[in-house]
Amino acid sequence: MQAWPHPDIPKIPDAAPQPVRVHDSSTKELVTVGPESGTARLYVCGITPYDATHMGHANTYVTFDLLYRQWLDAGIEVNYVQNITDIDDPLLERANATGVDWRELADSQIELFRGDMTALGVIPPAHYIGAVEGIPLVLEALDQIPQDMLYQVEGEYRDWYFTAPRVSDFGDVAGLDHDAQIATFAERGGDPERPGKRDPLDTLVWQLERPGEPSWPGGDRGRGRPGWHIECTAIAHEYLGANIDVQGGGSDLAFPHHEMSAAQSHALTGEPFAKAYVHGGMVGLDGEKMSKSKGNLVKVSELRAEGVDPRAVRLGLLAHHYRGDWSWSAEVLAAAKQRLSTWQRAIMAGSGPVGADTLDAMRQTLRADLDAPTALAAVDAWAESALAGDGDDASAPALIADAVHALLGVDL
Ligand SMILES: Nc1ncnc2c1ncn2[C@@H]1O[C@H](COS(=O)(=O)NC(=O)[C@@H](N)CS)[C@@H](O)[C@H]1O
Ligand SMILES: [Zn+2]
Repeated sequence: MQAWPHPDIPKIPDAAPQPVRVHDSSTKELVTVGPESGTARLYVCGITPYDATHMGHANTYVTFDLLYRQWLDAGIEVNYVQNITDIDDPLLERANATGVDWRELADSQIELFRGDMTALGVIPPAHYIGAVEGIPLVLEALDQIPQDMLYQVEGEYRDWYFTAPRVSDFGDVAGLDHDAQIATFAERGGDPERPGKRDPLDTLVWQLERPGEPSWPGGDRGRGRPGWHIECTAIAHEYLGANIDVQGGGSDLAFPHHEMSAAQSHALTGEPFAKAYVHGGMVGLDGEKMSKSKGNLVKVSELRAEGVDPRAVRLGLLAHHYRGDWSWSAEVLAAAKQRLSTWQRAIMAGSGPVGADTLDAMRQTLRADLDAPTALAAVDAWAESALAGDGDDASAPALIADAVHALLGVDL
């Protein structure tokens, strides 16, 4: 699947060596992510293509764009892979509910998503892989997983399951206790109650064909379609291998999705799936989680259609620490517009405080768990001084503009 255009990233003076550190959900600690040098391997779960691109989606992809940019600034290349869940129950349900062909719904939403990611200055993945195009990878992965960890349930539809709880480090990603695992699994697309399962937490990997639903040849597994978690396991395995640097997503993916994907990957390769699991907080609207089911979505494309500068949208997102839960609001947008115009005026000033000091401050904070709000405050301080005529570093305005562009993804 085609991704979207790569934004320009200006060259800024080399950084002093400083590790890029983020919070790992599994150890619940700040960890250094990425190799000393060379290429970091990053897998960020993509959208299920409907209701794209709401502010929750945007928050997540801008978060991992920040991580990408800090790695680049540290001289580390990134092999970035993202999937699209372009076949799954929620997509079929929405297509049926709106009387739209599920493929047309997916295609139109993916196109919208590409435009929004481009407008937000998000660096595209090197591999952008749909679940449908990934079906051969899913079938291959199922053939490589130890076959005693797969079984068919009895009954009318003998769907295939994976014995996730049998994997030694199952549970280490999200750290939930058993009751919480069962409850969360049921809440987020799992089927702990299904009769015939050996363990309530075994997870569906291949669903046999249902009347009126799309299906694909499954070899000796029978015609059907892939389960949700196995698509990410198979795509990440194909393009990144095991022991990747970061598996990313919003916090609602930690369990069951990232837990199950990691268990499947561990069974497939015999190695842990990722060195770190990084999760962004949930974005709501006026205190409610922004979600398709609640229908309280603010979409990037709608704001853009109203003439909102996407750079203000991005600054609105960056004003909140990526790990916090927060709500989008008109005030968030107004403050971001104000900040954008202040920064644009400030870099037009003839000079300002020493640019290198602000650049260092930005690097320090962004490499310390992607602390964008503190980085924004450093630029605010520089801008205020520059607009007050303080400081006589004539090269500062251009340096600050380039630093904001390279490290924050905002091209002033
Ligand atoms: N309200 C929200 N706030 C923050 N992130 C969100 C919100 N809603 C969804 N996301 C994140 O946006 C990304 C895409 O979500 S999604 O469209 O539901 N799709 C999926 O979760 C799957 N296709 C992942 S393989 C996920 O990382 C999810 O955690
Ligand atoms: Zn995923």
